[in-house]
Amino acid sequence: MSTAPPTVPRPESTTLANVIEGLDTRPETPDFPDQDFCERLPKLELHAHLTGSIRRETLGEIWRKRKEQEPDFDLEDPLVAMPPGKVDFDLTSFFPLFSKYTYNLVNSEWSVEYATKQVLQDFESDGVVYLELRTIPRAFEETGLTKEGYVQTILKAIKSFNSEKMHTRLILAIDRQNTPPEAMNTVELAIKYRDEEGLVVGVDLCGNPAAGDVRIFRDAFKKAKANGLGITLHFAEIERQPIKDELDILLSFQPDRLGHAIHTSEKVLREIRSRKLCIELCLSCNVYAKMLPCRHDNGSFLDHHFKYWWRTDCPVALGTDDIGVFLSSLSNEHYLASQHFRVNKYELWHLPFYSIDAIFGDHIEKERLRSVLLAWGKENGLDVDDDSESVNEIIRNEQENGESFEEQEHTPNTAEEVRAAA
Ligand SMILES: CNc1ncnc2c1ncn2[C@@H]1O[C@H](COP(=O)(O)O)[C@@H](O)[C@H]1O
Repeated sequence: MSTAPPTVPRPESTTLANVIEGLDTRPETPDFPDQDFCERLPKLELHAHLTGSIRRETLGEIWRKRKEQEPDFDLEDPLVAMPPGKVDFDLTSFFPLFSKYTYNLVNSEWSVEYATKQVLQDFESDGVVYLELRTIPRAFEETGLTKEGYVQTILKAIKSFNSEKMHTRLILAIDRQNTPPEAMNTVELAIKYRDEEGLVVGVDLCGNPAAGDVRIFRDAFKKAKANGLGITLHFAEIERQPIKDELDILLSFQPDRLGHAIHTSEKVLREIRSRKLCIELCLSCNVYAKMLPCRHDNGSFLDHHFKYWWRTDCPVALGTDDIGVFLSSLSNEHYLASQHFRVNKYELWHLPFYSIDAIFGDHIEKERLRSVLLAWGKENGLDVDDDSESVNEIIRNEQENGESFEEQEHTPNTAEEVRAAA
């Protein structure tokens, strides 16, 4: 069982390319988590889209119920639109799944509430202790559900779920294809329901990254900031953003967190690091939707920029994005990170612990999460304490205290080292 903080030296590189270049050769030892460890680890889910998190079976149940009530209802069976096990939806096939399919099915008070409860249940069963679910408020003319009614329905489901283990908050998202008044309306709804219930905590910008001109949302985000809402933005999801200075403009909205952050420049990386912004990373989504630049592994997990961010001072929040589409739970995302990037047990525990300050929930919630994670870490034999150093700072401190890799007892692990030792 791991008790020591990380001792293997890691590059202090400032460039994404540098880090991706060098593949890790850390040995397989009991310090590395198995799936059970990842399931039991208390996790924070900060990047999950509500309707993208609905199980295909649940969509099937809603579809069958609709069919019973309206035999002429001609929407395709969900298991045809999204065959079991299929995860390779790229960005061109991914967004129409929602506009052409999900929104024709999950469009009434009943279906929104039913689906939300299933989503909450699944996250709780996966060991999530804090969930920030995000959704674009949507009006459905065919059922008379208004945007405000949609938000109220989700809040009702969250309140009735009322889990002791998992606390849930809501982020209202602006779609990149919204108009400025629509965006402003979303921010106003967020302010109203933050004030009334305290359950809405922030705003997001999401939707097809190839569409829209983000400059039109300046006022909406200004208002969100002025009213103390948390701001998270989908950021640099594609290489060629629709307008030239999109990333600089998005950073001028003063976000607290960024989602994905894939196709950045050196200048933008430096800016994000100097602000120590929290980066929400979704490994399976980025791989299956083919969003990564291909370096070593043809755009597969080893090419993921997790490798860069988790060694910086920026908190990294692993997220599922759309578990209904990419079929990877949050515990599986932690397992994948540990498997592909040799993240040991202590370091994996440290990811949610170090992200606590980046949640949009209040101080009481942060304190609760700190005690949950500290207690769990101790119970599981990890050498944890209540500081909030980044992994980068831990390494720096170890080096300053003379605990460098060279001074540690080093077990030979490469074939060359084994030969040299013999
Ligand atoms: C690569 N991942 C992503 N990038 C950008 N936007 C995404 C997304 N995944 C989901 N959405 C946005 O969230 C909506 C579904 O959830 P809600 O109906 O709002 O709950 C999608 O329509 C899309 O606009």
